[in-house]
Amino acid sequence: MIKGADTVVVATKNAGKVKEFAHAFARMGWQVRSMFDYDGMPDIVEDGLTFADNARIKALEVAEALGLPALADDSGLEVEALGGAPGVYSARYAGEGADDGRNNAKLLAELGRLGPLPEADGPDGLPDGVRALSRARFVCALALYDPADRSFRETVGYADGWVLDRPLGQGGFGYDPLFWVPAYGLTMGQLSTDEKQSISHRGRALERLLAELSQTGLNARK
Ligand SMILES: O=P(O)(O)OP(=O)(O)OP(=O)(O)OC[C@H]1O[C@@H](n2cnc3c(O)ncnc32)[C@H](O)[C@@H]1O
Ligand SMILES: [Mg+2]
Repeated sequence: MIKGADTVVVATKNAGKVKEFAHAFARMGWQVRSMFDYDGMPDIVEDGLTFADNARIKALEVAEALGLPALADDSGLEVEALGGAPGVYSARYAGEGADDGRNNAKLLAELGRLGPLPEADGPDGLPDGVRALSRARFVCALALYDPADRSFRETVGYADGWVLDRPLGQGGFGYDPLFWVPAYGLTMGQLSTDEKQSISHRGRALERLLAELSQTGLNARK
């Protein structure tokens, strides 16, 4: 993030995100540290109304606790047939402390009530017997906060796809096995980390952030 620096602090406790950021920054020779690597991290209440609000909350609290710039990611799945749910509640869709399995089960239950889309309205190329339940998109808001000059840098990335009626693949995390990516004809759970990065909401938001930083450097905008 900073010229000459080789460590990026990511304000997250999600091991799946840490893996993806570590993979992305390794290309530049940068190491990633997360909230797992420090003692005394704040207990963050993500009570923002938008992904961007929550990303700013996480970046600010961790950066201030450490006295270092911190990058935060707030992300989630917006499902068309559910009016944009689970959205900012994606991590706790099935209740506070819910794991990926319970959140995925809840998503299938909610969409199951509506039934599958007519085949003609879904994406092409689904495996035999698999049906799409709704269009959906992943959203990722990134916020990088530098406590030295109290500046925020922010970007957003999106990935469009479909929710399927069953999980396929074991890769990634969260809702990945249920999320069909038309460009690959596979779910995000079936993609390698590199492939996911190339089309994911997180990969796109990060690409934008890095492009901006390479133009202006970290401290250019206040
Ligand atoms: O807040 P931190 O500590 O970063 O970790 P978190 O898991 O709570 O992260 P969020 O608050 O941003 O909630 C995002 C949820 O949205 C889902 N999600 C986000 N990005 C995803 C991805 O790339 N693939 C699958 N699911 C994703 C997943 O369920 C996450 O738990
Ligand atoms: Mg969270």
